[in-house]
Amino acid sequence: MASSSLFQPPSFSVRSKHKPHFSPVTASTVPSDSSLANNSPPPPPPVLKHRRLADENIRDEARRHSSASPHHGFSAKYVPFNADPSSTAESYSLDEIVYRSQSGGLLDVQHDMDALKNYDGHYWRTLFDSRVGKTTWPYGSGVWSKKEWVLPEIDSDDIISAFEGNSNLFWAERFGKQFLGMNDLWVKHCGNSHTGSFKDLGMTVLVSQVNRLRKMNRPVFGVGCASTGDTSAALSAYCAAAGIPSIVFLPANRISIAQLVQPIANGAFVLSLDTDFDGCMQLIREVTSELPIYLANSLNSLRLEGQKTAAIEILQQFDWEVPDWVIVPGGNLGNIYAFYKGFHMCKELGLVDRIPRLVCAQAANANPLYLHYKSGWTEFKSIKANTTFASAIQIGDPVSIDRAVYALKNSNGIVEEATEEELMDSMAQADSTGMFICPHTGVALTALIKLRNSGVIGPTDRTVVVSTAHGLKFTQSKIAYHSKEIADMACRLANPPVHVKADYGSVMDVLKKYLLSRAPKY
Ligand SMILES: Cc1ncc(COP(=O)(O)O)c(C=O)c1O
Ligand SMILES: N[C@@H](CCOP(=O)(O)O)C(=O)O
Repeated sequence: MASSSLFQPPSFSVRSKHKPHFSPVTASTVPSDSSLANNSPPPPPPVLKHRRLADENIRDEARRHSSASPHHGFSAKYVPFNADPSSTAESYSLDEIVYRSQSGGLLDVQHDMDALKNYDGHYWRTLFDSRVGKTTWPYGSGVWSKKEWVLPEIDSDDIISAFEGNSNLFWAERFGKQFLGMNDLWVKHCGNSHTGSFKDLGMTVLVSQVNRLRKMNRPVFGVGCASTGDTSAALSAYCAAAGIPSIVFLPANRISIAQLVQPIANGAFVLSLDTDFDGCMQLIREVTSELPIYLANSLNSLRLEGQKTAAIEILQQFDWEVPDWVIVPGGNLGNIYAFYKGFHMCKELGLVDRIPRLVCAQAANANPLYLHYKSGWTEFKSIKANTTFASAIQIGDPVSIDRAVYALKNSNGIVEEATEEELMDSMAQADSTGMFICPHTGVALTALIKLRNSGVIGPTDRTVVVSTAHGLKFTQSKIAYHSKEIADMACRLANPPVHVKADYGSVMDVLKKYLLSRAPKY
């Protein structure tokens, strides 16, 4: 990527250490076997006020509560994805190391829905709401606050969490009003997270399960992934927190510097490979079938159990009202299915009465799903993905293609695409209204703009754009844009710094000119 002499080189700052404070909501809010037995919905969970013992940490405290409360009876297992339940007996414990079904297809985590249905929608809404904003282990996490729907059987003691999730839902007031004539537009900032992307949501689940497997003496020496930069950042951080070796395969010179430094800093074993993401993915699949390395990409359906909580969180943030549209940028295509699954579970378990329409947005330079959609879902063809500023979705052979098609067909969904100029302009436009988004969110915003301009999305439709990574990971592309250094791109919203002589007269001259051009029109 180009850099500019107009801009100062980046500098590093150190964040102060977060000190947790300890407060209510305990493991006793988890349903118990006795309340299941009489099959009547339990009363809303109590929010207990208590103090943690002076010599206890939050894990100890959770341990004390869990040994006092009986097992709740919820469970989950792997089953072949989208298989007819009556025609297959194939299933695997989550404690097995398996990524594919016997026929080579994808797997899915299937929850015991009958057990979950012993509790009504009101119960689940109240339980989830009672856990937000607390530091009780592990429910202070936006993912583990939904533990019964994620990994119900894991011991809280095995969980590796950075209290991820609970990301802000930003009301895009000015962007919506000024550019789209919309008043109910929201951006779910999943990139405001521990490692700066939505991958944390899935990785806390995967690494927690690995932690459990290692305690059970299963042969997992390390955890590996192929990555365009965000999966590797999340994997290396969670593994480092757990003391588990991580191995990452990165396509050389195809990810941002900020993303490259994350696994390096977290102590991962980083292989920079002269291939693209699809080549790295192929290699990690081969390697993990030979060596005791657990596969951390979203081919592993455990990841999606964490990622689906972002959908549940959106409903929760709207006080359990369902938005009309949710727009998600797509690459390897696990996340669009995770959103579908989260929304669908909420409907099936009575928390809401419908699901939103989903839109998957792709870069035109890496658009195999878009082409498939445009062909009327006829035979899928993988492609060679071209370079895109949305580098984390430069993927031509997505592993979760079947999951994505399923999610879109079952949500009356749409697929859109964005050219390089469109995605960069959308990103700059959003930034000019106070956001600082990544190019992938620029892809999603372009989809919104197109669907709004064609009238598919109406002015009062409640719409959520999922922002998948923090803009600070992609400063190189923003600098290139604002320096107008991108070949064949007008960069029409560029806002480069003005170099001025350091004297009073020169500074006054440029300021007066600027202020006149910005004078309010009363
Ligand atoms: C920032 C960012 N946005 C979007 C995506 C797409 O997610 P998925 O691969 O689940 O489609 C990825 C990764 O692929 C990503 O890193
Ligand atoms: N954008 C991803 C690509 C891999 O996706 P995954 O969800 O299958 O791990 C990345 O950041 O590596």
